[in-house]
Amino acid sequence: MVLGSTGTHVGDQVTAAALRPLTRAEVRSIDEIAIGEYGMPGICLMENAGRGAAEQIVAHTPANEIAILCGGGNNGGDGFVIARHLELMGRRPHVFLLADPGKLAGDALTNWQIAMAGKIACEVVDERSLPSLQRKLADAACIVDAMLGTGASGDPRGAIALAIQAANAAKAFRVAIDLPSGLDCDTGSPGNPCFRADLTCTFVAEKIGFDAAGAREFTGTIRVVPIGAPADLMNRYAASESNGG
Ligand SMILES: NC(=O)C1=CN([C@@H]2O[C@H](COP(=O)(O)OP(=O)(O)OC[C@H]3O[C@@H](n4cnc5c(N)ncnc54)[C@H](O)[C@@H]3O)[C@@H](O)[C@H]2O)[C@@H](O)CC1
Ligand SMILES: [K+]
Repeated sequence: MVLGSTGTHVGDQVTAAALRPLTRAEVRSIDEIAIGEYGMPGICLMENAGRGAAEQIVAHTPANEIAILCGGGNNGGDGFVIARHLELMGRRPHVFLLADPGKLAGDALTNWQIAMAGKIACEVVDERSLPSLQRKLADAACIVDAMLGTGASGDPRGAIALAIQAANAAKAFRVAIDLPSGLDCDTGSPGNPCFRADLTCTFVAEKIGFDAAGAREFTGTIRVVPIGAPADLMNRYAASESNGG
């Protein structure tokens, strides 16, 4: 049964297009079930997520130079995949890692290592290089927020908070990956600070908080990007009511 469709979906997964907005817990459990029950390697999900988001970025902006702000979790891992695909699509991505590369793990670490081996322009931002990042973002044509996704808690902290402020002050076309960093995806409440996107490429389904009053000021246009989870799994959610998070 189709419970909700905004007409903003992409991809050829019929059931993904029919999915109602999901809570943070639901969308995270789809990732976990795809990996645990269906045997999909998490890195396949990340590859689909990153490539789909790169396709959306290219469809929405002609910008050539694209700054990709990456955090230390899997949202950052998506950012490394996006950079690789943007380069293949003829754009010039530049990754700024706002975390200690020594603390990357799992699929994010693998994709960071692939980016390094592939000589994608990447730099690690620390306190000393933050002013230089702020200057570079002021000149960027497109800024991608792959800092915080569904694993974030509380207001953005440290270098990520400063990068969000610098990105919001820039004239660039801004793209959020999965959700704008700082936005609570269940309530739609913006944290302090909160990335202000022109486009949000969100994975699997819209997040329930995107419908809250004022949330669209931070998400901008929303595009749902499938991550390749089996239709059988998606159907279980399409036919169920929200579990309330
Ligand atoms: N296999 C999967 O589970 C998939 C996950 N995907 C991506 O992974 C994301 C979730 O990844 P994670 O669970 O690793 O979590 P996130 O990457 O959303 O956040 C965790 C990272 O942020 C830091 N952090 C948390 N709260 C913070 C705050 N308030 N200020 C500053 N830093 C903070 C943590 O120390 C950690 O480094 C999704 O939103 C999606 O983008 C996609 O790649 C699709 C597949
Ligand atoms: K994000």
